[in-house]
Parts: sequence; C-alpha cells; structure tokens
Amino acid sequence: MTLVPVAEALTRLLDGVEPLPAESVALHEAHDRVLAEPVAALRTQPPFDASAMDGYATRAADVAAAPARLTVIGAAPAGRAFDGTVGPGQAVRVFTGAPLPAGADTIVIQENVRALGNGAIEVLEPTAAERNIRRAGLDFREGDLLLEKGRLLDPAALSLAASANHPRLEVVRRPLVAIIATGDELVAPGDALGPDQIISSNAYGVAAAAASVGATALDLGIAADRKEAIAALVRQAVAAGADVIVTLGGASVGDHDLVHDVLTGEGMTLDFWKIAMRPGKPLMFGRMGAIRCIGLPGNPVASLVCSQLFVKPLLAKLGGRPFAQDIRIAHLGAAMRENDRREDYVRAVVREDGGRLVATPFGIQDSSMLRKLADANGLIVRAPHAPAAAEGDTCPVLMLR
Ligand SMILES: Nc1nc2c(c(=O)[nH]1)N[C@H]1C(S)=C(S)[C@@H](COP(=O)(O)OP(=O)(O)OC[C@H]3O[C@@H](n4cnc5c(N)ncnc54)[C@H](O)[C@@H]3O)O[C@H]1N2
Ligand code: MOO
Repeated sequence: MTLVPVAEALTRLLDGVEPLPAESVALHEAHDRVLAEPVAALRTQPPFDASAMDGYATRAADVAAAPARLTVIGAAPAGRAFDGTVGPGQAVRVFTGAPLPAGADTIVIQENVRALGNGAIEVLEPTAAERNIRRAGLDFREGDLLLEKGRLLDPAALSLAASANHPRLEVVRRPLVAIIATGDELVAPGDALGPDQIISSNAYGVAAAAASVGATALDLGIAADRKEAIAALVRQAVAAGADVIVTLGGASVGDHDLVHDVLTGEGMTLDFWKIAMRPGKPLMFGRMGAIRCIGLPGNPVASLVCSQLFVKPLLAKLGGRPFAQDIRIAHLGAAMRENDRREDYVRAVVREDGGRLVATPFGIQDSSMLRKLADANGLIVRAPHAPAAAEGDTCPVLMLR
C-alpha cells in the first residue's frame, strides 16, 4: 500500500484553505483575535498640543535664564483648555495631558518652580522652547494606517485601536472544530467504567491543541462503534456549523473502523488515508463541502502528534494566524537504528548541554504511552529510510514545549 509522505499530506490538507470570514467584535472581546481589516486612525492623537508634565506653561523667552519671576493667570487641568493667552511675564498652571494654552511654547515642570504667594512664581531652572510639550499628532494622525490586516490583537494593539476611536474591530472568525471520539471501549473520565473499558483521553489534548491556535473546540463526546451512532454525531457537528470535524479512532483497518464509511456516507470526498508517518499512519483527510474532515488515529500519541502536525496548521490557517513548527537542530543523546519507510516522530527529552542541544529518545516508543509523550519536550524527526545514527550525530527536533 502506498503511504502519502508527511509533507505531501500537509500540502494537500492546507490546499485552498483561506481565512474564515470576518466578524465584528467589541474591543473587550478582541484580545488574541486576528484583524480581518487594517485599522486606520479615526482621529489624531494627541488631538491638540498638550502638556507632557505637571507644571507651568509659559513663553520660553521669559525663562531662558533663571531665576525668572512670572505671574500665574489661570489653570488648565487635563480635559479643559485655558481660554486666554499667555503674555510676557505670565504663566498658566497646567497638568499632564492638558491642552497647551495659546501663547505658551514651553512647560516648566513644577519641581523647578517656587511659589512666592499672591499668584507669583519663581522659575529656578532655565527652560528651552518646546520642553515637555506633545504636539498634536505626535502619536498618529487621522487616516494613518495603524495596524495591518492579519495582526494578532495583543494588549498594545488593542489600546492603540481604542485610542484611535474604534469601539469594535473586524476580526477573522474563530474556526470551530467538532471532536468526535469513537469506540465502545471508551468512557469519559470520572464516569462508571466496565472491566474492559478505558478512559477516553484524546479529545482533551486535541481540544487544547485547537485552542492554542485560536480555534473553538466543540467536544461532542463518544460515539459507540455503530455507524448510526457516529453518523449522529457527525450530523450534530455539521448542524453546529463546524469548519473542521475531527474524529478520533476507528481510522485503521479493524472490523470496527467505521469512520471512513460514515464520513463518506455523509458526503465526504476522501483526499487521502494512510500516511508514511509513525505514529499516525491511519490519518485520514477529506472534504464535506466546505467542512474539512480529519480522521485521527485512535492511539493517543498518534492523535496528539497528528494534532501538532496537521490539525494545528489547518486551524491556524483558517483563523488567519501564522503558524510554524519550532524545529531545531540537536545532537543525538543515544544511537538510533535505521528507519523504515515511515517518517518517524520519536519522543525525546531535549536539553541544553554545553551550548548545544542534546535530544535523547525514550527507549520505548509505543503510541499508546501518554506518559512518555507528556515527559517528552521534543520529537526527533527521522526521515524515511534514514540510516542508523550514532550518539552525537545531528538531527532535527520538533520542539513541543
Ligand atoms: N492490522 C493493523 N492494525 C493496526 C494498524 C495497521 O495498519 N494494521 N495500524 C495501527 C496504528 S498505526 C494505529 S495508530 C492504530 C489506530 O487505529 P484506529 O484509528 O482505528 O484506532 P482504534 O482502533 O479505534 O484505537 C486504537 C487504540 O486507541 C485507543 N483509543 C481510541 N480512541 C481513543 C480516545 N479517544 N482516547 C483514548 N484512547 C483511544 C483505543 O482504545 C485503542 O487502544 O491502529 C493500529 N492497528
Ligand atoms: O499511528 Mo500508530 O500510532 O503508529 O500506532
């Protein structure tokens, strides 16, 4: 049987994927969303010449030398301009952010002023023109492009959009991924358990992987190994508006591997099934109209490694987010034997040792072993048919954390 190479599988999975349509969200809901439209300034900031300090607005000509005596003729707190003009020998009390009074061209900070009583002050330090003044438009001007389409809305971007007077933003809709576990042997954590049953664990990790790239996960629970049971959850996923349906298990060749039949019965066109990868060989991908269907292998490690390699890039692209695997070059901490035809993702502990990375594979790589996966912080990537490698040889490592 021909197995699709990993890189080709990813290319086919991402082929034609465009970011989802935009939706409008209030600023408080916009954190960690992706801009679907550029953001331009709806106003100039600051909108007026403003004081940058608490102090006194005056004419630089009058405070070029110190000490200098001035008469305070009024005040301008933030939010209220002084409506007169500062003349020779005069000053206006100002506070940070207040509009600069007409006639003034410098601000003397209050630490450099001594009050003399009766509205008179003495300036103790010479102060040059333009000191402590923010001219209108210092930050940005109306119409300026402030944030590019595709920008992830982090704290600074959100405050900037707010200061440019946008109460709402157009963002890429979050992809909705429906997750369906399959298998008579599965029971949710904490539920009553028969002697031949195991805990359904894959959905939790897959949902977390989806959330880590900005998708919303809808866990539809466990379908028994019957076509109608699986089909019912697939229909529920479609009705919920899923952009992606991820099934767990039932992707291999056993008597109860019904997922393919059900998905095609519900209208899926298969793109590929079975890839040259370990773990993850039974990976399945197809399309049901605009919905992308990924059949993840049931073995827990295969499910999660395939989530990292395929589900995350797909969801990131649908959500308009950049995504790249963190691949580094490390030195093997132990010899590895020759590889077969499947690209191998080998659970390993990667640590820094004397300025270089050393990746040591676990001796047992069974794809049911979640504990080993949780202990691993990287996956050594072994190309198909890679020759035997000695301790110290270099190898690519996909970092998991
Ligand atoms: N004759 C062959 N047998 C198998 C092959 C093969 O090519 N020929 N492939 C093996 C590989 S590789 C994998 S991976 C598994 C995957 O098979 P399925 O996708 O059909 O998965 P299941 O048979 O349903 O389950 C496998 C295993 O995983 C457990 N499982 C399933 N779902 C969950 C879940 N949500 N949470 C936790 N554990 C789950 C299930 O109980 C089984 O133990 O097939 C090999 N066999
Ligand atoms: O994909 Mo399977 O995990 O090699 O057992």
